[in-house]
Formats: sequence, structure tokens, C-alpha cells
Amino acid sequence: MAEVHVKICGLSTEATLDAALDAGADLVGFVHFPKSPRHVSLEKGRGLAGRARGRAQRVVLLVDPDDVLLAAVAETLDPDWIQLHGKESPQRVAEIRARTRRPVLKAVGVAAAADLVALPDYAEVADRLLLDAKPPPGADLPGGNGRSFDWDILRGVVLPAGTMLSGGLDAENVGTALSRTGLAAVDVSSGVEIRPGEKDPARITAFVAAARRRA
Ligand SMILES: O=C(O)c1ccccc1NCC(=O)[C@H](O)[C@H](O)COP(=O)(O)O
Repeated sequence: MAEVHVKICGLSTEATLDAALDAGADLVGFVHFPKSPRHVSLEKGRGLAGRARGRAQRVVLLVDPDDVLLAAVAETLDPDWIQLHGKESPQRVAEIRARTRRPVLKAVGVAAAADLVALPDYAEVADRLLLDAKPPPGADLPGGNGRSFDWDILRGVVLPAGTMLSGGLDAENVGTALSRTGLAAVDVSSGVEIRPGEKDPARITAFVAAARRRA
């Protein structure tokens, strides 16, 4: 059985980035979205992304970025992936991928089976999909809310290889989530934090170990 791919998202300090790298995370995510408690400036992101180079795939997380920001992010952080967590259309995803010449991880919000209808169009243009719990109405953040969706919605659904499961995961439930969905890649933010924006090295280590154990 292929090893589970683990992404730790919303890293904003050298110490917690090092914890994720030492734990063996495959991808590390840096949020550039000022409303987020995990937001990092482009300069801070440059330092973190540089620190992780060669040790994990570096993902910069953007929400409905314009072309000016995209150019600045590509130049400053030189990310391995761009994660799009906003309302980007499939056409915009294709544009961003072409413009930045970086692989794109497109987040799709899931609350009900109807939300899966959009997946084939995004799968056509994005390099990977990330299935996250749809934010509650009026939420400040499009992601990073520590909420999960009903994983049984995915039962019997054929998903592209590499599709990541996200939303409300932690060391306690990630094994069950992997077993129930059959996916082989997970992403976490809140579930490895002491409080919003403050990652806990011990929880990061525990999450990676639990994901690798599966259920
Ligand atoms: O993490 C954030 O603060 C964030 C802000 C704006 C857009 C997306 C954001 N996070 C995206 C992620 O990839 C999270 O890891 C994902 O939504 C899961 O979050 P959580 O449920 O807290 O584990």
C-alpha cells in the first residue's frame, strides 16, 4: 500500500516548520491571506520556503489571487505548488497554472454530494485536488476552520490520483478518515494547533505518525 502523503498547512515559524520537516511531512504550506491567523508576508514566506527547500514540497496558499500577487509570489517564494483556496473557476486555475508555470493544488469545498459535481472540470486543469469542508455561511476564512465534512459522501466516487483529504483532521481521526475514504493524501492545519495560528510541534509529529499508520 502506497505511503500516505502528508501536508502540514499554515506554518509560520521556523521552529514549527522544522518540526514538520523533521516529522517527515511531504508538503508544507504557507498561507498568504491577511485575514488568516496563519498569514505570512512574502518576505517571511521567502525565508520559510527557502528553509524547506529540498526537504519537502513547498506550497503557497492563496485566495483568488490577482496577476500582480501571483508574479510576486512566484518571484519571492519560488514555491513548488500554488494552492488556490478561493472561488477560482476552472478557467482561472488554468490561467494561473500557465502564467506561473507552477503546479496547482485546487481546493474544492465539500458539504454535500452535489459539491462533487465540480470535480471533473477542476481535475482537467489542476494538478491535484484538495477536498476541504465547505466554510460555514459568513465564515471569515475559506479554509482552516477545523471543520470536517461527511467522508461517506466520497463512498463510491472515483477521484483523481493524489486527491488530498482536508478539513477537521487530527491525529485521532486521520486513520479513520483514510480508511473510510480510501484516499492516500491528507492535509491539516487546526488539528495540529494549540490555538488558531499557533502550531504545536508535538501535535505535528503525532499527526504525521498517525497518518502513516492509517487506521
Ligand atoms: O489555514 C488558513 O488559515 C486558511 C485561510 C484561508 C484559506 C485557506 C486556509 N487554509 C487552507 C488549508 O489548506 C487548510 O489546511 C485546510 O483548510 C484544512 O484546515 P483545518 O480544517 O484547519 O485542518
